[in-house]
Amino acid sequence: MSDVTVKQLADVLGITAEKLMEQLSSAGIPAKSEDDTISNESKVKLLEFLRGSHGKEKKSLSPRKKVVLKRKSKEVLRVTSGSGVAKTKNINIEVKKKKVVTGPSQSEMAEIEKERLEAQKALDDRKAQLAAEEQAKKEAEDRLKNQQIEEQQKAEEEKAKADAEREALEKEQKELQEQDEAQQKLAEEQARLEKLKAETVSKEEERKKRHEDLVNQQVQKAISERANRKKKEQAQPAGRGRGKTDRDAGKTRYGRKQLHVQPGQNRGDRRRHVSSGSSEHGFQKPAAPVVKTVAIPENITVSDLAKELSIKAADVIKVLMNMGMMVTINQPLDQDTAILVVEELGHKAEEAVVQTKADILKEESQKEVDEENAEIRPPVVTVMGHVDHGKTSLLDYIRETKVTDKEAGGITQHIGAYHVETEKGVISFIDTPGHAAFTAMRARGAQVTDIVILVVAANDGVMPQTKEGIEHAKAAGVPMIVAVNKVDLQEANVDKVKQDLAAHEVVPEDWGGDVQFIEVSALTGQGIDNLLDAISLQAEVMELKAVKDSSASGIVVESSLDKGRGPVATVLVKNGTLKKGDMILCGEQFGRIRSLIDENGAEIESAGPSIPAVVLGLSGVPIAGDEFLVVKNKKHAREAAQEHRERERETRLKRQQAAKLENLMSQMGKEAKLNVNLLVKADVQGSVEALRESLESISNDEVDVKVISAGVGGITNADAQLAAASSAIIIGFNVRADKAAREFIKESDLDLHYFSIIYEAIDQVKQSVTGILGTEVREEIIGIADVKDVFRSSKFGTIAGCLVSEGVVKRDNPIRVLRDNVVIFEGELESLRRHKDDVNEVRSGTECGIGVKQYKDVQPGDQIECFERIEVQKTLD
Ligand SMILES: Nc1nc2c(ncn2[C@@H]2O[C@H](COP(=O)(O)OP(=O)(O)OP(=O)(O)O)[C@@H](O)[C@H]2O)c(=O)[nH]1
Repeated sequence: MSDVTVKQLADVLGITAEKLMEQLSSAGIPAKSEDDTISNESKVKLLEFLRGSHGKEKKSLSPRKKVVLKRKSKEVLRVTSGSGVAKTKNINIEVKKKKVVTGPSQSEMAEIEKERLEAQKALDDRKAQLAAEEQAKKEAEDRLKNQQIEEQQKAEEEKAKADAEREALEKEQKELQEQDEAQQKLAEEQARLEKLKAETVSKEEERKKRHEDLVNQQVQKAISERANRKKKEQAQPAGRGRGKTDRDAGKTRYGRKQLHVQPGQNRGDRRRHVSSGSSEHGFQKPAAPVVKTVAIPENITVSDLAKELSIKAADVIKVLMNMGMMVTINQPLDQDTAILVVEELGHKAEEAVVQTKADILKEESQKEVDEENAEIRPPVVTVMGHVDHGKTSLLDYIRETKVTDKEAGGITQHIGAYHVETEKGVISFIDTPGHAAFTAMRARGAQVTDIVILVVAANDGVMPQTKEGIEHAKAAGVPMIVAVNKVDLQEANVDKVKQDLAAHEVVPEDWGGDVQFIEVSALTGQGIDNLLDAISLQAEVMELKAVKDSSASGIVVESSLDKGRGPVATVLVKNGTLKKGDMILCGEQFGRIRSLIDENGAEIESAGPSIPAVVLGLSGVPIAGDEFLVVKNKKHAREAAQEHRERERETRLKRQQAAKLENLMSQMGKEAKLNVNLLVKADVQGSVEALRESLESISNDEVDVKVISAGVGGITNADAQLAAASSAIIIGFNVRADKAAREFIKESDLDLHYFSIIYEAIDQVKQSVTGILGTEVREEIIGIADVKDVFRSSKFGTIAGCLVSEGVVKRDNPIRVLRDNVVIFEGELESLRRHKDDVNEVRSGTECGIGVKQYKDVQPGDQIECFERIEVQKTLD
């Protein structure tokens, strides 16, 4: 066994090092510190001592096993002899020393060995323990290290995140700054435009005044000329026949006055002197080209169009050729092309209102209606509001408690509408709450609702769909009544609802507004009667009337295909009385009413104005929002239904196209003022307001830009539906359309634009609107030639010998012939010559010969004005 330190031995023995040192010193083994080494002998000695001290039999360790140690030493002893002669002798002495050492006995040795082995084992265990501790320590260190690394990484990531956030914030601030700058730029631009506008207005006024002065001068001149002429006529000898006098005065044999031609100078009188030198002529008014207004049907042939315009078909063909179209005289032109041709020829075109077969039938049935007999009819009410605010509960409560005529045990049916009878009169409710049904009908041009009930939960206040409801009602121009619902709840806060709604321009009557706010609970029924009273009151104010005793017309509210009953349609009668057995035309469908059913499932014989009823017997399922009409003749109904089917498809496409920003251009000219509806959604309220203000300020005399709805958040399906119903363009500012909205937009082919910079959004709308304004043609006089003499030649016809007094006269430009500053002819040049050469232009101060196309009556003293037509883009200022 190797030597161990005091500490190690103490650990093996399981005692403290101090205790062991005490024992060692008691055993006489020197040990000063824990690190002193203890030899094997010392351990044995300690063992013996301990045994002794613990009263065990002292086993002597010596002599136990005798070990004899012998050491031999040799010495030489020198001895001197005594006989006269010295004689020395060396004697070798060998000294043998013997030492006996005793060792432990066999058993003791075995015991010692055993103890040694135990100690060794304990030591090994201790070593293993130490190694394990060391390993654990190492692992702990590793863990700590990893933890530190992780923390460091985390800190770095957080730093990177913070950096990114800071950058994003900076970017946002920069964008905001840019927006501010853009707004400022816009404001400056608007101020500049305002200034320009003011200047233009004053210039225009000045121009008008000048023009008026000129006209006055001309009128004065004409008056004095007429007076002179009269004087002359009176001075002429009497005796001439009246007819002769008329002829001389330039009248035709039919008594009409020949335009712009002086007596004796019409073509028939060519024999007479050509250059009388007199400036007198027979017109009193400027002869401007006659502008006709022509109604263009969907299709028109070239020859018919020419007839409408009273011109030759060849002239129409020529215009079309200039437009790049080669057509024949009998070729039909579509409406748009025909309108272009008409405008190109300087006339005005209108789309002819096409009467459909259904229109004719409607007109016929309306002829029978005597408006004088109109009676008060019940109001039709639609309920709108945010999700879970209690629309369905309200409708259910009213239906379950108020629907009368319920047969015993009868079950009210959901047929899309129902009516209730109150003390103040009947009210009809559209039983499909929400915006979808409302907008679907509006999109089809059917306005069935008279009053909108806006349900707002008193514990929740104004929510996104509440705002939508307001917008829908406003866009449709339908009055609203606010039902503040859930007032039974403790947390109900009616004032907050009022405040919120007032902020959206829905101001309660008790706050000086015009909207009735009724507190209700669809759960307990509290206030429901008040609500019904409010509806009746509103209806009374609106004076809703209809003629009861006439054939019925109305709207389809809901429709479906029933396995057993076939097509089922819930209709709401608007006018007249619908009867069982009536033949009705309903959009693309028609049929005789086989059965008429009310909301209680009971068969009825008839339904009057504002009363809903289920109709069975139609040829197919009509669309909600379709108008229905009672017709007398089945054949007519079938034909009208067929025509409707074809037209419906076209109309749908047209309406979708019309709402596109790029297509707005084509709407121009068809309406007195173009309406551009926009639906704006943005990421923050600030942008919403900025966009709304800036976009609406684009409006001018010709274009009305209206933001029909604006709000914060993504573009929803409801937004898209509202846009479709109002033909609005959707503007998304830093927001996107959700999936349902995207699908609807795609399906309905709506116009959607995304922007992230306000200025760009404004700019694009502005550009489109400016584009819509189109161009205007301005005329510029480029030269004036004074007619000095007139020659007639068989080869060249009538040639005016002229001196160009101003500018330049060009061969290919249009001209006007002026006599005493009055236009007497507008046309083209036939020829322009200098001496004997044909030339393209003649400048001021130069003489030339001018032949005017199709006009032979040019006279000396006339002026030939050469002008240019320039197309100028109209701008918003
Ligand atoms: N306390 C209380 N709860 C009501 C009242 N009206 C409706 N509720 C509850 O409000 C929840 C929503 O009501 P609905 O009628 O389904 O609301 P909604 O507006 O039709 O909801 P959607 O159909 O999802 O648009 C239901 O749990 C009703 O029981 C009311 O006046 N008072």
